[in-house]
Amino acid sequence: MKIAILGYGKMGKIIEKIAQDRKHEIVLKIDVTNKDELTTENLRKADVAIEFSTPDTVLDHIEACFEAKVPIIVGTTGWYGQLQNVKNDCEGTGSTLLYGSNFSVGVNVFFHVNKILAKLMNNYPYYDVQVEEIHHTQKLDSPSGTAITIAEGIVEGLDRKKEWVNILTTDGNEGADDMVKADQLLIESLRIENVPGTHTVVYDSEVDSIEFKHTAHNRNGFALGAVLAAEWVQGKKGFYSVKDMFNFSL
Ligand SMILES: NC(=O)C1=CN([C@@H]2O[C@H](COP(=O)(O)OP(=O)(O)OC[C@H]3O[C@@H](n4cnc5c(N)ncnc54)[C@H](O)[C@@H]3O)[C@@H](O)[C@H]2O)C=CC1
Ligand SMILES: O=C(O)C1=N[C@H](C(=O)O)C[C@H](O)C1
Repeated sequence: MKIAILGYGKMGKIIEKIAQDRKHEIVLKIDVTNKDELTTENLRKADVAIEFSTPDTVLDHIEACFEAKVPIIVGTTGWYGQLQNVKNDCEGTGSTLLYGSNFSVGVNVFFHVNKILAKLMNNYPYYDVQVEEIHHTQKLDSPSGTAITIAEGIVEGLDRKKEWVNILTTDGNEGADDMVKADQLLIESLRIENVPGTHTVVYDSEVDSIEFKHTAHNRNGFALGAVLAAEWVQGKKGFYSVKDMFNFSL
């Protein structure tokens, strides 16, 4: 496959390596220094584009791919307020897009089990629940896209939580719980040097705690998942999420 990499930062560089190991060819690399090279003509050299840039850039990249009729895999987070508009554009223009807040196998297993656990916890009202995410200090968005997906899974399954709220902190955030209503789910975001991504769901009662945690040791799992998505989307039309690719049946 011929691949265009849109956003050649921490993720773009690992994606390049993994794609080449899987015998794909990188025909275009775009970052902030050569963004003028993102033309329809250049994009059409690729079978698929993989996009990991910034919340401010991603929508332009999506539009450029729709215009060029090149399928796009979107890993960038922080733009989900525009999801419905992008879906409408994708379907209206006969384009192809697959997005995911997290492409790693481990996190997608976590998403699935998280939903089952949330439903189960309806039977145990004396547990409160909260989500914690920790990322490196360069991260532009909070809460993380992954934490939002986790929180949406809990709000969907657990009747006593109606919406999520976010608090970003650098120091452990003493007293945050007091600022959150009983039917709100707190997502606590922490920023610590060099952390690739750690997500924890904690159910806490007077007598014990249940902690469900995913720790990324590096970024390779995210990058491999994005390349697998680029392979999976070949020959498909329409708007997909990474959930469609994993399609867990349990
Ligand atoms: N879905 C997933 O599995 C994962 C998603 N992410 C998300 O991917 C995004 C990128 O993450 P990183 O690679 O760690 O960030 P990074 O900061 O290392 O790289 C961002 C890249 O975007 C480029 N860029 C910035 N402005 C641009 C512009 N105007 N035009 C073209 N390129 C531009 C930069 O030059 C840089 O190459 C973030 O939103 C992050 O949350 C990160 C890891 C996994
Ligand atoms: O910015 C990151 O680094 C990551 N972003 C994604 C997110 O917002 O969930 C995925 C991963 O946790 C790393």
